[in-house]
Amino acid sequence: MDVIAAIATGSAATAIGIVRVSGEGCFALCERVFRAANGRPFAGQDPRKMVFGEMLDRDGRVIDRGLAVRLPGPGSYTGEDCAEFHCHGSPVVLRELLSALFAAGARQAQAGEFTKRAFLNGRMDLTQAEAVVDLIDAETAAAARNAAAQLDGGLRRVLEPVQEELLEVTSRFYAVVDYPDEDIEDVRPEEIAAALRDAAGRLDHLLDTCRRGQVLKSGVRTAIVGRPNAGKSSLLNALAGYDRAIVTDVPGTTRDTVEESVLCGGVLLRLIDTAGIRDTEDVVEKLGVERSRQAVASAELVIVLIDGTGDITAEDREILELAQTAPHYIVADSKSDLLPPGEARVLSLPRGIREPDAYLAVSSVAPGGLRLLEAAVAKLFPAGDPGEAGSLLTDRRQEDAARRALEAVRRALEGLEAGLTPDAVLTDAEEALEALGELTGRTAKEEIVSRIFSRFCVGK
Ligand SMILES: Nc1nc2c(c(=O)[nH]1)N(C=O)[C@@H](CNc1ccc(C(=O)N[C@@H](CCC(=O)O)C(=O)O)cc1)CN2
Ligand SMILES: Nc1nc2c(ncn2[C@@H]2O[C@H](COP(=O)(O)OP(=O)(O)OP(=O)(O)O)[C@@H](O)[C@H]2O)c(=O)[nH]1
Ligand SMILES: [Mg+2]
Repeated sequence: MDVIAAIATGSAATAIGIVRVSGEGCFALCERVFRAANGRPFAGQDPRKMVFGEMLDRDGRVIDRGLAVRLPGPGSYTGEDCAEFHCHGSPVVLRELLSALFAAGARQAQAGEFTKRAFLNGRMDLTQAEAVVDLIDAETAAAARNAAAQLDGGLRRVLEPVQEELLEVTSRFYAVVDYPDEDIEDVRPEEIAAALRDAAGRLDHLLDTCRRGQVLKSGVRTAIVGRPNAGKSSLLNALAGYDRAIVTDVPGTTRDTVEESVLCGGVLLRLIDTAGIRDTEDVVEKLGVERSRQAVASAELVIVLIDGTGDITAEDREILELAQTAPHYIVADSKSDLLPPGEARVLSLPRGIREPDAYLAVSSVAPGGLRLLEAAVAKLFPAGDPGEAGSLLTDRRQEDAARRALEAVRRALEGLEAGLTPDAVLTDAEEALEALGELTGRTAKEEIVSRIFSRFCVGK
């Protein structure tokens, strides 16, 4: 493939910046932009060993002194011949070096193209390539750990046995259907059914991880709602650890929604602080209240704050009615530091309203005032077994493909049990393989064919 080049590091001035190159013949290009201090040509540098030298611009003038490394394929990231230049991290220097590489015959790499080549060259499957993006975008240490384990093949290792079983099933059926005259061992329905059942079980187990995977990667969309002055913005600030939103003792301070991602009980919450909900004639506040309602409609978790220093009012009850429409809701009495300890309020819910997932007290100012909330959130979105890292489904595309695979396996199984002909069962098993292929990028067709022929006698 042609030679691609790109700045691999950020766009701001940094201590060190890296330009990377990949593709057949890239060492000859590097020769034109780098003069090693050891006097050896680039192609003659030791593999994977940093060498000091001068970086040259397109007119051969020195623009930096730094380190370069030659990374011969196939044992490189992309599987091709690669090289890296570690310069001083000035955006100008990096761009000059890049354009020198373009002048020497490289072209700008597209987004993700290095990793795409790694995939195309069989260095990783699609689940691993996606893990690279997840790792770079990870917002929490737990999400990074999961992505790192997926990059190490965690998800691939879960899917491989399922693919193996389905390949075995389909190739057997094919052999029998397409080559009836060959002396091939017959399809044994009980064996096939056992394999399909096992595949279904594994996929089922995998699909159980979707919710945890999505919480881990994308977090939980959470709206904080309540009457004006209940302490919503204070709670957002306390969870964020800095003064994100304006707090005053004037009811109606927050007019628009304010968003911030926070860690609460080890769970990434995408918090939306909202305008206090009340009947108002103020035009701006009215619009804000409308947005609060929208935030509830789009939230997975709603935290209803009730001012702990006052009684529960009719307005609070209306807000509870709204909140219970969300998949999860927690009710919290605020400002618990202002109350005498020990006297827990009993929440009397309006008729017909679902029990909240938790009812507790919070203080946004007292040390440890959020402990109960953190515990409730952690319980609502359990982290799962640490050994599970890397083998969770973390996005909708993956989930959708795994679900289609499972449905097809189930259909195959039903067909088999109903005594359908092999070719009917085959269609479903192949569909399952295809769906798994979308997940891993492994195309089944060729593998099926080679397996069919491996059943033939040697010399045939
Ligand atoms: N400077 C630099 N840092 C980087 C990368 C890079 O390309 N350059 N990476 C990329 O974005 C990531 C690391 N990924 C890599 C994965 C495999 C190989 C590699 O050469 N693998 C060989 C040899 C492994 C070994 O010695 O055991 C192989 O698997 O055959 C290199 C980088 C993160 N850090
Ligand atoms: N002592 C104490 N005061 C609090 C606590 N939480 C909020 N307050 C006070 O209550 C008042 C209102 O707090 P905000 O966080 O602005 O309330 P809000 O719900 O965002 O109000 P609106 O934006 O007007 O809807 C402020 O004076 C806060 O300092 C708390 O946990 N303890
Ligand atoms: Mg507010």
